[in-house]
Amino acid sequence: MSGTLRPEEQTGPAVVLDVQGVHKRFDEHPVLRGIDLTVGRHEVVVLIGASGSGKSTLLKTINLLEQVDDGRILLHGADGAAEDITDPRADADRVRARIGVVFQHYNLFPHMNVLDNVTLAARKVFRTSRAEAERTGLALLERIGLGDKAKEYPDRLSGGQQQRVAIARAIATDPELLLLDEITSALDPQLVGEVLDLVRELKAAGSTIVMATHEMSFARRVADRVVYLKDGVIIESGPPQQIFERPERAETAAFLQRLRDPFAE
Ligand SMILES: Nc1ncnc2c1ncn2[C@@H]1O[C@H](COP(=O)(O)OP(=O)(O)OP(=O)(O)O)[C@@H](O)[C@H]1O
Repeated sequence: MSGTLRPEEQTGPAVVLDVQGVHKRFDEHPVLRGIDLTVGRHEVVVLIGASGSGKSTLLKTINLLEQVDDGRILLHGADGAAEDITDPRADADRVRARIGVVFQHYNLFPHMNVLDNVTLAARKVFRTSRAEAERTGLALLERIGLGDKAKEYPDRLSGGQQQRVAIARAIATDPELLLLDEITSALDPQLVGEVLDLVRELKAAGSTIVMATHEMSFARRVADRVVYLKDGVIIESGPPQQIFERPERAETAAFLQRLRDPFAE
């Protein structure tokens, strides 16, 4: 688990994640309607779209928190082998160990100090010795500027610090893919920057990330590719310059215009 925040090797398969024709319904209400999305190694893909467009649900299907109704999701390992993680025979715990996830609410374990939160998965899932897990966990906390908080309990940290610890926890086991779901939306505006800076650092270090956000300025700065989702369909996908400056689809332009002027017709 030592490679966190270090640049990944530039070898390995070009594709990490391949979402193919995914459909998801809740109570007969279609929420994802044929999603195709390929994510390359070291790529940062940012999902944007109105509330209820299906961003979180898509991330949850990738993390197997929700089952797909149709379609499949392939995860490509560093050895090039592709696994259909939506196959009912797939081992969900093993799949989740390959994918780091951070949600809107930090979900740190309140009864554990920061270092124990960060090292838990390494110790329990990967059976790393406590000494080694703590060495790596401390180095990671130092790296994100929270080394002095290792023995603190989460409720003694600011929201921004807690969210940075949640990110440290998610990357502590060197996941092949990182899913970030609205990780700044519960934060006071002045705390957003420190979390976004950390995501930029992860990107610079070569992480592969799929994130959902309402922060358009951040999507613009961090994304390799922005994906605009509307009513469970990908309307347009492209580099930030395309999406934000010259969208090809009228629906994308209308969505962005409404964000700029919520009272526009
Ligand atoms: N467990 C569930 N049961 C029933 N409906 C659900 C469930 N989870 C999500 N939905 C519905 O699916 C739709 C998409 O929700 P989702 O959370 O994926 O959207 P979102 O784009 O992430 O929205 P937001 O930006 O507000 O987080 C919504 O209409 C929501 O009410």
